[in-house]
Amino acid sequence: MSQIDIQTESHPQQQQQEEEYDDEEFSGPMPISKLEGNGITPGDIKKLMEAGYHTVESIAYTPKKALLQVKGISENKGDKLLAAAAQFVPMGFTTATDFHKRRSELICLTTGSKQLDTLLGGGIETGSITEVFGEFRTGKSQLCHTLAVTCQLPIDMGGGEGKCLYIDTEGTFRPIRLVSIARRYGLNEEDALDNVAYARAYNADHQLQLLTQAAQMMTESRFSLLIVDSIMALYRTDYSGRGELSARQMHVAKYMRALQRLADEFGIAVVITNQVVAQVDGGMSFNPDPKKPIGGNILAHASTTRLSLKKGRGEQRICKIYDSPCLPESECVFAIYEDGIADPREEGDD
Ligand SMILES: Nc1ncnc2c1ncn2[C@@H]1O[C@H](COP(=O)(O)OP(=O)(O)OP(=O)(O)O)[C@@H](O)[C@H]1O
Repeated sequence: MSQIDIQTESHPQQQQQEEEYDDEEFSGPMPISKLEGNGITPGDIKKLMEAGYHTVESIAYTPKKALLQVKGISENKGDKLLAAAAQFVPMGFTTATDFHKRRSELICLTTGSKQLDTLLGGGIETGSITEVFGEFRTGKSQLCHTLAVTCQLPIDMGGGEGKCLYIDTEGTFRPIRLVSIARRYGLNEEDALDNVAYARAYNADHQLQLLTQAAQMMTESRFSLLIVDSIMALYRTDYSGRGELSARQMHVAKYMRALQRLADEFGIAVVITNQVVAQVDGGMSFNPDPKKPIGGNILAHASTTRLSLKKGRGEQRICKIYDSPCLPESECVFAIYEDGIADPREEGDD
């Protein structure tokens, strides 16, 4: 697959808009230029784009306070922008039936393991944030590498028919791993690598800036997955000590909001990995699982689904649903192989 041009889910209004844009490379969210007119000038649109707003959805989902921080956007302009965006993006109530229908059409990305997909109710959900945490070598990065390839697959093979954007904060991305995973799925290796946009983040501010670039790239071609591996690593070094905790958490909250906005706006799956620390509980009671993910309540509430990974025998790993809006707290076993994440294979299996 060299060109990706298929959309996952779209709002009803958006579907109407698609006819007008069928000459474009792909039918994704509405370009912000649609808001021009009625007092909103091309200059305003340019300023908004420079600030990272590229779609009508991005305006509709942003609080007015944030829009007013864009240089040149006055209170009056902010109101006009929000009113114009609301004409295109459904922001009101819907019935549970409609919502259920939309959710049943949600695309899930395969993890490479059928058992893990089943545990997750189909795979990694698009339109939301999935956090994967665990100790070192539990397979967090390996899962990310597998998803970077499977997200490109056709929908009937468990893919999202989109590219992957990979933000690496620890320098652990290895493109060579993608080659063997692409081979497993019969994808052209060069195309599979070309379809992964990679950036190394060097500090927490840079990690946030990269999301502005990500928004721009997502308006230009179809992405189905954004990976941040790992989410808290740079915060741990950039904000050290108790005195900086509240500034750190404010930054994390802003970052998570930006991730959720991208998930909402572009219908992509967002996968973040996270580290764990020993849980301090006074040591009085028996605690079978003494490690907890870092990032505090801000990260906990912003992640829709939280998965805990643990080591098993040999290449086997255990994934447990730690928190989910609709999945029970169950677990399954998967394994890490040369060709990515898969169900555990018997010796002698292919
Ligand atoms: N080519 C490969 N074939 C099979 N298994 C591999 C291969 N490369 C890595 N692994 C396995 O993956 C494990 C490392 O997993 P991963 O890099 O995903 O860890 P992690 O959870 O991201 O840890 P960290 O926090 O240290 O980054 C290693 O223990 C190794 O067993």
